[in-house]
Amino acid sequence: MSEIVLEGRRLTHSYGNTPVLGDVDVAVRAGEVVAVMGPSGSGKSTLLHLLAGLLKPDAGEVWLAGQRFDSLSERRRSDRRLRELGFVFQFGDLVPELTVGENVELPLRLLGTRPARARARAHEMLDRLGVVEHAGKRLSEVSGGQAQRAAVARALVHTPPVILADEPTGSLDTTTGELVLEAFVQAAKDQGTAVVLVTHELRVASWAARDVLLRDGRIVGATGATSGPPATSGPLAAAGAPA
Ligand SMILES: Nc1ncnc2c1ncn2[C@@H]1O[C@H](COP(=O)(O)OP(=O)(O)OP(=O)(O)O)[C@@H](O)[C@H]1O
Repeated sequence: MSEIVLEGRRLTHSYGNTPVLGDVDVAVRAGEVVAVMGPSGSGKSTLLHLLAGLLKPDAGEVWLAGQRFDSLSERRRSDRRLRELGFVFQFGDLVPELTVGENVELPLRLLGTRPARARARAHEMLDRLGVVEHAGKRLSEVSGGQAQRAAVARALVHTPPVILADEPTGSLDTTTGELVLEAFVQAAKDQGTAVVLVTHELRVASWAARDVLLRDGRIVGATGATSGPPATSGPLAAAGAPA
C-alpha cells in the first residue's frame, strides 16, 4: 500500500458556539483520489480547510507527509501549503489584478521557477484544461467556468503531492467537468498525487477510488474502491484503485 500523505485525526471544529465537525478521521494515500460527499452544510468545506491548514481544529490533528501540520506557525503552514498542496476553492480565489496565465504561473514563480519556464508550464496546464486561449485575459474578461478551470490549472501546475479541491466542477458542464476530473486522475496516476475532492454529485464522486460520507459533521459512511463504478468503464480504469 502507498504511504499516507495527508491525515486528519479526530478533527473537531466549531464556528463560535456552533459545532460543525466532530471526531472526523480521514487518511489519504499517495496516488489515491478520495471524494468527500454529504449534504449542504454537513462540513465538507470545513474539513478541507482544516486539512489544508487554513483553519485550525479545536481538537484533533492534521499530519502532512508524516509530520504534524496543524500545530505549525501560520508562516510555516503557508510555506508548506505552497510547496506541498494545491487548493481549489469553492468560490475561486484567483488574483483579479493578474491575467489568467499569470495566476497559474504564480505558485511556480513563488517557488523560484524562471519566468519563461513558469509561463510555458502554465500554458501547458491551461491547454490541458481547454482554456489556454484565455491566458492573456483578466479575470473580469472570462466566465466563471473558465476561471474555475484556471484555478484547477494553478492547483496542479507545480505538481504538489496533495490536491484539495472544493466542488471543482461546480460551475462546469459535464464535458469540461470531465476535463478537470481527468486532470486530477492523471496527476494521481502519473505523479502519485493524493486528491481530495469535495462534491455533492455522485457523477463526480464516481471518479474517485473511495468516498467518505459526512452528515452533520460526522463521518457516517465510507466506500472502498470495490463499490465504485466498474473499473473497465469508469475513470478508475485509468486511475486504478490505491495500491
Ligand atoms: N465562517 C463560518 N462562520 C460560521 N459558520 C460557518 C462558517 N462556514 C461555514 N459555517 C457553517 O458550518 C456548517 C458547515 O459548513 P461547510 O461549508 O463546511 O459545509 P459544506 O458541507 O461544505 O456545505 P456546502 O455543500 O453547502 O458547501 C454550515 O452550517 C455553515 O453554515
